Amino acid sequence: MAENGMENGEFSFAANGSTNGGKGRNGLAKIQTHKKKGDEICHDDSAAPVKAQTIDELHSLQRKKSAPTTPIKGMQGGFAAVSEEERQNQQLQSISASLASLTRETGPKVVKGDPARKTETPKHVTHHHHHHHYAPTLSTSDSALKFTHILYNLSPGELYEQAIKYEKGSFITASGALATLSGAKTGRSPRDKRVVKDETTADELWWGKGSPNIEMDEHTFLVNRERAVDYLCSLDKVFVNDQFLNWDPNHRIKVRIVSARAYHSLFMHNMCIRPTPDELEDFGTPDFTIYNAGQFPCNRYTHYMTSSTSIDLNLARREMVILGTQYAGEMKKGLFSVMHYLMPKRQVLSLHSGCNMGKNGDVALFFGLSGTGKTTLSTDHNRYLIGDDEHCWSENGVSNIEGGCYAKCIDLSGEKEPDIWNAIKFGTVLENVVFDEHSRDVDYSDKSVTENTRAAYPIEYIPNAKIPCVGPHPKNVILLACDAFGVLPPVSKLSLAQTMYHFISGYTALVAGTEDGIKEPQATFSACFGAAFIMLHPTKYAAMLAEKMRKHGATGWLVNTGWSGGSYGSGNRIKLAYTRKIIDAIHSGTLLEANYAKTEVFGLNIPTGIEGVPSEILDPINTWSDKKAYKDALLKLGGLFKKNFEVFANYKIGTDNKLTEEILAAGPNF
Ligand SMILES: Nc1ncnc2c1ncn2[C@@H]1O[C@H](COP(=O)(O)OP(=O)(O)O)[C@@H](O)[C@H]1O
Ligand SMILES: C=C(OP(=O)(O)O)C(=O)O
Ligand SMILES: [Ca+2]
Ligand SMILES: [Mn+2]
Repeated sequence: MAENGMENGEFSFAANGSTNGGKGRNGLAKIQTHKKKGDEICHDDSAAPVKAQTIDELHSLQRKKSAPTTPIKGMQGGFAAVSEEERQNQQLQSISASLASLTRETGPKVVKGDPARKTETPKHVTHHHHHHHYAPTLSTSDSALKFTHILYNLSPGELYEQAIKYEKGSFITASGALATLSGAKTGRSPRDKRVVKDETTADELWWGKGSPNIEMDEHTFLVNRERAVDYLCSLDKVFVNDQFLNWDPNHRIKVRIVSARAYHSLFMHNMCIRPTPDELEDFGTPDFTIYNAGQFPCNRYTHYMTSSTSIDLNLARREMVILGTQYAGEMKKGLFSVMHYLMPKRQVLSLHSGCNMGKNGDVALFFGLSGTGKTTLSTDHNRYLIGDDEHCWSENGVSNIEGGCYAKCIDLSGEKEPDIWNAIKFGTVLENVVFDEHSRDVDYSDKSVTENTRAAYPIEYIPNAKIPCVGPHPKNVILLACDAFGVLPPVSKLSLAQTMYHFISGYTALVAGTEDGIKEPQATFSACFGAAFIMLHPTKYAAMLAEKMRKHGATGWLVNTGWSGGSYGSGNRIKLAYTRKIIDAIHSGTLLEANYAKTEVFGLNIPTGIEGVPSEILDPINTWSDKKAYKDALLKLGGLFKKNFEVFANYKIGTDNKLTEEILAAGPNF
């Protein structure tokens, strides 16, 4: 760790992109697109672009003038190779290629700027720089005459104006956030996710029972892609965001998000890493592109479709298509799936976890399914926030994948969660909340639209965010479970084998709303605390985690942020203030030194006392008035764990069978 100097929370990775010979300027090896010989279908921004000579001719009648939305760097030093106009043209060509039909000879032409901003037609631009080396061909199909205005990397202010002018349900709240509605879907639709199964992915990915990867073929993907692109091209404008994922400069990827709503563009502006003007200028071809045509349904008669919603991932093409859902979380978690594929290939572990760092550089990871407390507990006024949801653990330490946070807002209060409360200001997207018509004060207790109300804000809206969002190797690995049975202890210290057992199990009681269709909490097992997003078999991630935890001496903890004093319905959720005290004791190291007792059935080591927490709640049996009911619930949950783990019993984890056997023995015993 010597080269990763760390003073006063100023930890950063050294960028050594130069060691990645041949992997492109951002160090990422291109994903192989298995292009078949003689295949007419080609999508490569670096290939023959749209016929630029005809663009200006075609557009001279309709092109609307607008101020540049991206600060343009002028000629500098002796290196400036392209003029501003040329650079803008190249950018438009790249986007044009993204939006091109794959089956017609020409795609739509794109023009920069808001079509509604009707100003004089700019004077005809003559081509002084004959930098196009291809021969212009005549475009004859109708689609060649189509054009779409591109609203490229707009600022929050511009996106506010777009949303308020054109999208019903967009309002400015009293604190300055942009309130939006996500439409019929207010949570993710994991059953509508499809992944293209081709020769490569058939071998590489996790398929079958328990896997989130429901297959589709390449052709069906292209049918949906065409539908999405045609929809987007039928609009008079689309939003394009060019941004980054992963704060580790060696493993950063470039993403392009094409969407129809200002809401989606602002959401991704907040959630992905925002490029500087210089970085944007050199952006080039994205590594991955999302086509979000969420307002438009998929065709239910298309093969593999089981509803009018479809979220389709094609790793070979480096593309994702979204049809039939406007829930913005699909984009962020869709890209997370992509990272779960790309990163392990480079020996980097991708994690569905929050992450923060103490003043002394001690890093903690917070794993857990939706609603278990990753965002709430990683946002801690006494610690540096590295990120709330998606991270990578590489040889250098941890890095956030994202540039923003996505907090649940239900019952949010300024007293209990001041940092999140204060982050809900100008620039923040507030999804599906209810507010006073006149005062615009948000009622965070109102579930009329959904229980899954959300706020998406840039990470720097949290005052003690750690920028750049990277840190040293974790010291504590905290597994969060929201146990609706009320039988898991508020905190247990785990052995490495127990950590792996609970990591692979990924237990929680799913809190209503985040996944579409879930209304009541129910016990759920989701491998690696994120089965909806992992692409490889869970044991691959588990082996990597075990190896890293062992190598760096991290301690595992299981924290129940769910029920105490009875199951859901009779007990109550453990007070956030108590959970925070528990987490404080983990961070400070005092809990590591505490006295422990072992529980029956799960064999968990529970501390006998923690400062600021009533001792009697530490062993859940004390909080239940009906001891028989407690034992029944405990055995019931233990049984569910056992049943869930059966499928993993046959898998080898790591290089030998030793770890596998230890892990199997670390589960409930009765
Ligand atoms: N004891 C507790 N620990 C953590 N969160 C709690 C607790 N009690 C209630 N909550 C609430 O549960 C929710 C946790 O959600 P969140 O932090 O967004 O989870 P995640 O980021 O893992 O999806 C928040 O609304 C939080 O206020
Ligand atoms: C965005 C999500 O993340 P989380 O609920 O884990 O914060 C989600 O699951 O839709
Ligand atoms: Ca592309
Ligand atoms: Mn979260």
